[in-house]
This record gives sequence, C-alpha cells and structure tokens, in this order.
Amino acid sequence: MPKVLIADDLSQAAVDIFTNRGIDTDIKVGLSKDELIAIADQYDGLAVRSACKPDADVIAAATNLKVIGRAGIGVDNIDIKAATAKGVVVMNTPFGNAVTTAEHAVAMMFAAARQIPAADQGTQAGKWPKKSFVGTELSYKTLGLIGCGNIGARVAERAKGLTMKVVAYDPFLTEERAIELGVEKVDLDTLLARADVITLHTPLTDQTRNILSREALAKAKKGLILVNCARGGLVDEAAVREMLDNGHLAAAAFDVFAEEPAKENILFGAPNFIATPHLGAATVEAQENVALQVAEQMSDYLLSGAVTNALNMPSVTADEAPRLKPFIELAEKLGAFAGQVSDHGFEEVVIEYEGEVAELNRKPVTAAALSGLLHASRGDVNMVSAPSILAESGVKLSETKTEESPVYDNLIRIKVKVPRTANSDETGWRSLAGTVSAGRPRIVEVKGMPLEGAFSSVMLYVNNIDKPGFIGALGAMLGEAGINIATFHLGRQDTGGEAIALIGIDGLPPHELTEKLDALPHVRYAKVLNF
Ligand SMILES: NC(=O)c1ccc[n+]([C@@H]2O[C@H](COP(=O)([O-])OP(=O)(O)OC[C@H]3O[C@@H](n4cnc5c(N)ncnc54)[C@H](O)[C@@H]3O)[C@@H](O)[C@H]2O)c1
Ligand SMILES: O=C(O)[C@H](O)COP(=O)(O)O
Repeated sequence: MPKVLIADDLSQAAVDIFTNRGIDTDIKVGLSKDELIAIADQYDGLAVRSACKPDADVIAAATNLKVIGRAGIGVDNIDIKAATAKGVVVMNTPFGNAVTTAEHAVAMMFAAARQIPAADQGTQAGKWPKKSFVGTELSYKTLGLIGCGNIGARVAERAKGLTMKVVAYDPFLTEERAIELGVEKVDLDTLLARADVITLHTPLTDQTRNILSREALAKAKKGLILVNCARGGLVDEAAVREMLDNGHLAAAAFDVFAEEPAKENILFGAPNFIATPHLGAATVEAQENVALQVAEQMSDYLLSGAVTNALNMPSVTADEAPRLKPFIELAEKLGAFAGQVSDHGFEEVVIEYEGEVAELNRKPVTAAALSGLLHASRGDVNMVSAPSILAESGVKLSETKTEESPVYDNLIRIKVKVPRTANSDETGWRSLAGTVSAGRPRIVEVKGMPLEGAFSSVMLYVNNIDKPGFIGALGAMLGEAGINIATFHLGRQDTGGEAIALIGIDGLPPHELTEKLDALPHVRYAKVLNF
C-alpha cells in the first residue's frame, strides 16, 4: 500500500480521498528540514502547500518518493530540477484556487484605494477619522496586469466588471486571448506609463524575479497603487518602501513577501501599506478544491500511473493509462535492448511509431524508451528524468509516426546512431523494433533483420556470420556451461551474411559467458541482456 506524507495544512478532503483509495497517510505539519529528511524515505508521496520546502536534500533523502503534490499553484518551494533528476513527478493544481486568489487581489485593490484597514483601525479606536481617508475611485482607471494567466485573466474579468480599463504585460499572452479577455496587450514600459493600479500575477522565475525593480517602479505614474498577490521576490521591497514614504506610490497591498513567514519586513509600518499573511488561496472553497484535486491526482499516479498537471512529465489520463501500459513496457524494453548493445554510447536517437500506437499519447511512451535506453549507462533513471537527462547530454532525439503499419497492428522502432570506434566496425544506425500482441510486448526486428519472440528477463544476444554449424556450436557451448535455454529466436539477413540469435535463458549466467560467446567462431558481437 503506498504511503503519503501530508506536510502542510490540507483540508480533511485530502485525507478522506487518500484513505478511500487505499493509501496510507501521515500528517506531520511544520517539520524542520532535518525532521523531514529523517523520515522522508518512508513515503511514496509528499503532499505540500507553500510552507514545506522539498529541496534537493529532502528529495535525495526520500529514496522511495514517486510524487510530490502541491495543493495550490506556485511550485517555487519545490526543487523541480532535483525531483526530475531523481525521477519524482511534481504535480500541482493549477486552477483550484485561481478564483479565490483573484478575489483577494481585487479586495486588496479596493482596500488600498480606500485605505480600509487604516480607516477601520482609526474608527474602532474611537477617532472617527472621516477627514483622513480620501480615497481614489477605480471606475475608468487603468489596471495594469503583469502576468495574464489563470489568475490575471480572472482579475481582468472582474476589473472590467468594475468599468476599469485593463492593459496586460505577458509575453506569452496571444493577441487572440487578449481580445477574448478584452484587455490590451502592451509592453512593460507602456504598462508602467499608463497604469493607475498594477497587480502582479506571474510565477517567480529567473525571468520574473525583481520584475518591478527600483528602475521599473520609477517609471510608474506618481500615485500608483501596487498589489502583489503572486510571489514575494517579484518586487523590490526596499524600493517600494521608499516610494511609499516619498509619495511616488499612493498605496501598496501585499499578500506575499520575499521571505516568508514575514515576521519582519521593510514594508511594515510604511504609509498606506496593507499586508496579509499569504492568504490569497485561503478560502474554504479553494482549500477544498486544491486538497481534493491533489489527493486524486497523487492517488491516480501512485495507483494507476495516470499523470495530471505534472510539471515534469507528460500527462496520461486515467483512461489512457491502461492502454498505454503495454506500449510503455515495450518501449522501455526496446530502449533497454538498444542501450545495452550500445557499448560506446549513442549520438542520436530516432523513435518510429506505426499503426495503433502512433495514434496514442506518445510522450510517455517516448519517455519510457529513453528511460530504458539510458538505464544501461547510468542506472538511476526513469520516465520522469530520462527526457531531461537526454536533452542535457546533447543527444538529438526525433520521432516519426505513420498511421499505417505494413505488417503489425502496431510497431515501435528505436534507432540509435552509435559512434565509430577504433575496434568496432559497427558504425552508423542500429535499429530494433517490437510490437504489442495480445497485450504483451514482443520483439520483431533486430538490426533490420526480422526476428520474432517474447522478451525474457535474461537473454543472450549473439550476432554472427551466417555459417553452417554455428547454432550447433552455440548450443553445445551453452550446454557445457550448464545454461538452460528457455526460448530461442533466430533472424538473418535476406541476402545472407549476418545472423542474430536471441536466447532466453533461466537465471543469470556466469560472468565469463560473454567471453565464451565471443570466442565462438563467426561471432561478431555477443552480450548478456537484462530486461
Ligand atoms: N497569494 C496566493 O496565495 C496565491 C494563490 C495562487 C497563486 N498564486 C501565485 O500567483 C501567480 C500566478 O498564478 P496563475 O495561476 O495565474 O499562473 P499562470 O501560470 O496561469 O499565469 C502566469 C502568467 O504569467 C505569465 N508570465 C510568465 N513569465 C512572465 C514574464 N516574464 N513577464 C510577464 N508575464 C509572465 C505567463 O505567461 C502566464 O500567463 C503564481 O506565482 C502563483 O504562485 C498566489
Ligand atoms: O501558489 C499558490 O497556490 C498560493 O501561493 C497558495 O499558497 P498556500 O497553499 O501556501 O496558501
């Protein structure tokens, strides 16, 4: 039974779903990094919000971890690169709290425009400070959105309902989407020059960090209202403080801070500054949504391999997962075969899909092929980590698909280009193909030669010059070595010349077997393969 650690405050809905789906949960909120590291290896899944920080050290210690689920949107607290390298899927819930957070941003905009918190304090202190709080009307003012994705778009809809004009800076916003939302797409300088209110809605990345720098803020209109419900780190907090003090900014309302929990901050106490403690997603509805979604997604992945909203792996729906399973198995085995016979590595990989499999979601199948391929040379690799490892290695990958498959209902062919070496004439492309038949993976082609058979967990691969007597000599040698043959598949070139034997054997053979195989007359290459 898989086991999940819930390491941040999640709604009870998450625990109920895990339990109903047969997954054990432990709830341990507020663990220190060392405490988390000490228990991390007990879990298959880790469910977090923004407080728990699964960094590279935590991920390294979590030797059984398969999935990190973020009940929310921002994943800047998770080391995705480290997770990917360790084969851990990272998934979030990209929509569950978007409405709630958009509402918080709008609430902050109003609170700042009318100085509601300070007015409330003065009133409740018995001062009746009616003259101290003359606010700004928002109607017909220009709202500048920095980032116009899920939340930005929802803020835009609401602002338009308030008769505000909306301009947006978002390099990934298409003109069509901007028209659909009724916002004007502008560059950052134009936004700064025109906005009366700016709200931020981008993730925190290397590109967005400090996007509202001192220089950028200096370009904004005097009297700007600034709202940040996205991430601390997007704005230069010291510059905002100065500009609130000198009146360049009329008001600022922040839900997020460069360092959280923000027990102290340069902005605290600044005139017309409003703070909330990262409450953007804090509604009953949003917390139910994200808890429910993350628990379903993590359970799906742990129980069936279905992948939803992953940041480091292609999606696989619950319907697709069982259909893809045999193709994933086939691709991984073909990749493992190719990897084990590429002793000097490979420079390029081509994966060809034919027939039924060409019509399926091929991304996870390709990831499985690469995982098999890389496993021989680096062991610690899986479907999550393999694509990025291959990309980082500079090996070129390409894919083709043909709806027709001339012989089989479906076919996957993996071709690897191996480098030329001093003592090998096996240069150029090596090709292996297989099919799924009756739900089981079968090999159908090796080095372009037809050869049909099932995979066994241990197989001997022998490539020889096609001469009479060779099979007899091979069989005799295996008999003398005490090796029991379970399956025997032969293939050879139509034109004669080369042949291949693929032999399933019972158990692991002795070390020196490869040498004995190599020593047989006419053998060009021999290898013990593990699947
Ligand atoms: N305060 C909270 O509690 C709370 C709650 C939910 C989300 N958030 C945060 O809000 C932010 C936005 O969430 P979302 O769901 O809208 O994300 P999203 O991915 O849907 O939208 C982000 C948008 O930012 C844009 N973007 C990326 N790089 C940019 C750049 N360099 N300049 C301008 N725009 C850029 C993207 O194109 C995208 O449209 C995230 O940082 C998320 O973590 C905060
Ligand atoms: O990115 C998010 O989803 C928000 O920042 C919410 O964070 P929280 O789950 O810690 O409230």
